[in-house]
Amino acid sequence: MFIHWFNNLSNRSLVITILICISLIYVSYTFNSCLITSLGRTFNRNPLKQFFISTSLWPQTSEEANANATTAAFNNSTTNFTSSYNITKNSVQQQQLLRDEIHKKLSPSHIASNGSVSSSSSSSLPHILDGSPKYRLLRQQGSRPSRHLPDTLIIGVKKSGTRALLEFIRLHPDVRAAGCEVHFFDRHYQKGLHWYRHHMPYTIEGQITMEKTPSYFVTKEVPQRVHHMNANTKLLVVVRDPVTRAISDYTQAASKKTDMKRFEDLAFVNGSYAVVDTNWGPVKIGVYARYLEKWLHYFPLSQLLFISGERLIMDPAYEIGRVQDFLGLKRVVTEKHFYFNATKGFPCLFKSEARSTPHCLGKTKGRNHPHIETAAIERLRDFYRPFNNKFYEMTGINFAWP
Ligand SMILES: Nc1ncnc2c1ncn2[C@@H]1O[C@H](COP(=O)(O)OS(=O)(=O)O)[C@@H](OP(=O)(O)O)[C@H]1O
Repeated sequence: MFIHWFNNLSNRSLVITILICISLIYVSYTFNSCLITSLGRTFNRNPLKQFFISTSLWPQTSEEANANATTAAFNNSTTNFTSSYNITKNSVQQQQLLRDEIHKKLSPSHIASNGSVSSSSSSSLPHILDGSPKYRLLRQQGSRPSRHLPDTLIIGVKKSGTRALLEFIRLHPDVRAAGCEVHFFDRHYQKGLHWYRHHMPYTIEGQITMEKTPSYFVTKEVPQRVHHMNANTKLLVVVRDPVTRAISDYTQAASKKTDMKRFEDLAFVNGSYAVVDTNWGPVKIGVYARYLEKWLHYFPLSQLLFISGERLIMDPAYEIGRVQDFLGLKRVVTEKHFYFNATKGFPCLFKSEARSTPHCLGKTKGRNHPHIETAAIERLRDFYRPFNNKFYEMTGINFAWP
């Protein structure tokens, strides 16, 4: 009797374990690198949470309360706006109007001159931009938002300002981007384009789909794969002085590992500054000309736009202006969207898709770098100089790195 019960129990445990494993495999296949973000979003859209919120049983932060109130207001205004709209007009016009409406929500005109955001502009933008409410009426009229493979990729370069570029350009109402790095062309290529498309955001006609994965620039198979997906893909490349970039790369790695060797010990062979270790990732990635050659086998230079990482910090509006021109977009994102945060030492946003209050990029962007010996820096500068010159020649841009 006991043995029978025990066998049943262990069979049940086995079945449960198998079920958990299958679920985990499914979840990791579906979400992979976007797992955390997706789970967060799923939780936020959880009907149970919505139920608790609507019945005031869920403890809301004041920000959430504000956001929900404004979402409701926005949904109402969208309803009014759309219902008063002549539905016999074609759907392209309707979509343009909807985009204009979203743009109004994101435009900094709601920002007071002291930089504070008026309560009427406080909105749950991710909810508006991602969820079904925004699209409900369009859908009723037979115009369905759908996921598309990206038209534009931010392919790199790692630690050059790729996150800043993505967050800045996605302020544009005609740009929709995957929130996290999808790594399709380097890590998940075998999963196929259907899998990739599933990781893209919903768009309506006229919106650009964008994705950023900085490792694409240096992964040798990627240019051909992107070309195979779509030979017209537009490519954005943020570049930064390769020496500072290497230090930034090292700083990130050191922040995850307690017993990391000094930068100087890793960047050179045999402890002297005579020979640069070109096999060390942070050094190798900075030889931009070498990687660019591979991309130019598949794409004409006119399909690539190079953005200066340094200028993106000093004058973000200028660089974003260039990006909007390159993508054929109206210049909607301007200096009015940015303010300089002296404590952080970087440009920050008055509001964005994710947050309606002034904010900077996260703590992992704009870290303090460790002190590196001047002789090591000088040696690296000498090492990179010919490669930088080649890169200037290839791109037709002098980035003036020291
Ligand atoms: N506005 C703003 N705020 C904060 N940080 C900014 C900004 N603009 C550019 N940067 C620079 O971006 C560097 C990180 O680059 P990436 O976003 O490409 O890094 S990553 O490859 O995605 O990990 C990051 O590098 P570190 O300073 O070394 O942290 C910044 O110098």
